[in-house]
Amino acid sequence: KVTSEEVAKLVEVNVPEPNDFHGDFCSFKYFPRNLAVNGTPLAVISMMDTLGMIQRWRISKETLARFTLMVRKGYRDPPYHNWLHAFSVTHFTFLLLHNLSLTNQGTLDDLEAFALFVASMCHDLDHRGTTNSFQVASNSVLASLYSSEGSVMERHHLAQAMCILNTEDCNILETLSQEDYTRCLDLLRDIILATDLAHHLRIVNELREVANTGYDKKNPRHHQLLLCLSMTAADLSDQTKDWQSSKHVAELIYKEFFTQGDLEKAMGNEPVEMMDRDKAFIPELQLGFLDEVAVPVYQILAQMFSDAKEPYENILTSRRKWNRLHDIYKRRKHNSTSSLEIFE
Ligand SMILES: COc1ccc(Cl)c(-c2nnc3c(C)nc4ccc(C(=O)NCC(C)C)cc4n23)c1
Ligand SMILES: [Mg+2]
Ligand SMILES: [Zn+2]
Repeated sequence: KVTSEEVAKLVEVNVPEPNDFHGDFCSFKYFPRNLAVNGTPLAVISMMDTLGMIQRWRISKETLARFTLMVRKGYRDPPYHNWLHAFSVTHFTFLLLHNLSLTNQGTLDDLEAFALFVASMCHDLDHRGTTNSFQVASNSVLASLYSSEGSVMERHHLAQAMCILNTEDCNILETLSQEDYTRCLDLLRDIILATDLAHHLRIVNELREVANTGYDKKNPRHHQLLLCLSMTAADLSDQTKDWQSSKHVAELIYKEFFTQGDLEKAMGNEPVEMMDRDKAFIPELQLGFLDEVAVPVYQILAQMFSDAKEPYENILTSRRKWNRLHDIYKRRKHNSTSSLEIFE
């Protein structure tokens, strides 16, 4: 599925410095969706090189090139859950590892950081733009495979990642010792399954506890919790960028939600309000998601790491802007035609 020409092009060119892509590439303010999509495979390789992962795990450049191209090809093209989302999540993971120096202080060990980066690339592989509950409601093949264990989509994303690692010349873990290899697969599993928001909501109180008592590098459970928190922070990171960028991404998300709602109506099912283009009041839904899910993630992160203050401050600014939109469009008093009008 990946041609040898594509691989050769990626292997031949020198690995650029992150700043060669953009002066702000290593800053929390950088919006990675602005990078041209054909530059993203090389940017992934540049980030891994900067994090020292290519040397540390003796990854062959050809294998890394083929793996990266296979992962990109493994994404479909729904409005939001596509390769650009995976790339932007991977970029935020790079920022956390690079700017908070999580590995050279022993906060995370090298293998955990490596697994976090690879999981970021793979965490939404083959997403169809529909939710776990939609899989069950529509009796999809994925539901029949995984609904008894829960986290249906996340189990599929993990299975797709394993498929790519088991493909000829794509296994970037092949140079790892048996022990590291086994542990890396376990980490990939835990981290990708942790991207189910339902999982995050189950551990958020434990996360607050660690933030209050202080992170203990000697405590393996703290390492596990930090990997989950970092993954969720990266998954939601579009909301920590400038207002126009964050608002644009919210528009993509609601386009995906409303398409699912339309599908559910066509199936004779009643969609939840968040997915019903005729009922959704987006500013109110966004304020709810920011207050109940997203803002606490970056508040906890900033409490644990003082260098993570910027994303927290940015999402608070975003929340204020959503509040203003809410007041302007109060319950669509302007009998607006579409709930997506707020994006105009
Ligand atoms: C980490 O996993 C995911 C999976 C799917 C999505 Cl779309 C997101 C995500 N990423 N950015 C957003 C924004 C800006 N708004 C959102 C509003 C609601 C929800 C949602 O799923 N509500 C259900 C309730 C059980 C929490 C998700 C939203 N979201 C994250
Ligand atoms: Mg996901
Ligand atoms: Zn995601």
